[in-house]
Amino acid sequence: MPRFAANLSFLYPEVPLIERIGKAAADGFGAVEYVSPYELDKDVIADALTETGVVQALFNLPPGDWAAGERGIGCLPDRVEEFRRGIDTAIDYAKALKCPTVNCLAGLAPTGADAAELDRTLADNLAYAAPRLADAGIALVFEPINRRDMPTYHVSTTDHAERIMAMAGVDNLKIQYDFYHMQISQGDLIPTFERLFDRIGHVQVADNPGRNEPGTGEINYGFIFAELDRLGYAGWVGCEYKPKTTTTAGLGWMAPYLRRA
Ligand SMILES: O=C(O)C(O)C(=O)CO
Ligand SMILES: [Mg+2]
Repeated sequence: MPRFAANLSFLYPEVPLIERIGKAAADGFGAVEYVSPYELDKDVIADALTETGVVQALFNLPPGDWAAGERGIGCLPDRVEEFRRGIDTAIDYAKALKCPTVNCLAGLAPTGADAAELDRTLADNLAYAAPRLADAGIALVFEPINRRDMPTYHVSTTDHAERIMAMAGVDNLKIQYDFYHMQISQGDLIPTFERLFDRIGHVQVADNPGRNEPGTGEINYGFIFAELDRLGYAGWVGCEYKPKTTTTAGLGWMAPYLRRA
């Protein structure tokens, strides 16, 4: 049975991030995830998790200046020192929040950048991060993101992610498989998921077009959730979608899974 985590960077946008944790718990989510916890005091988040009884499933490594449009710094050659400092920060937060997995955003390719140098930087950064996170008991994933939403995002396909993993050559490095991005970037959702099953460390969902709730678009999530069960996916399924109306009103798609849980 899929276990759903509320992605609080997308869900419950009407209240501040810290209050979204209680809303997710009230709606039946067992876990939460979000882009970045670093703007909040980690002890305040930890208290909210304890009070509401949900667990932290995932957050990203420090992603650079999000408000200024940055979407990660993993591939940026002039940001390696910052990336490495960010690993310590992420470990600090992950320990406080008992978060089992962190996601590395590769970032947007600068105009005119040498793609091979960006690959090398990303692979080196992941090779630096993976063992340090492993020592702290934290799994590392990185996520291909479609280039319709983020036109210059450096890694947009699983083929590219596999090449980066081969270059990094480390354990404790897996792919975050976001079905929405994968539908736009390459399709063939379940055959690819099945082929890469042992190399996938986290899953996220939204429908296409629109990036709204499962069931609002072309992706057959009933089939996908059944396949996750058949294949034995035991991790969290991050609900990273834009609610069509309100989050709570749009949760009908999840009801059958809650009832049978
Ligand atoms: O799919 C996404 O957008 C993400 O999972 C994310 O963390 C950053 O944009
Ligand atoms: Mg995602």
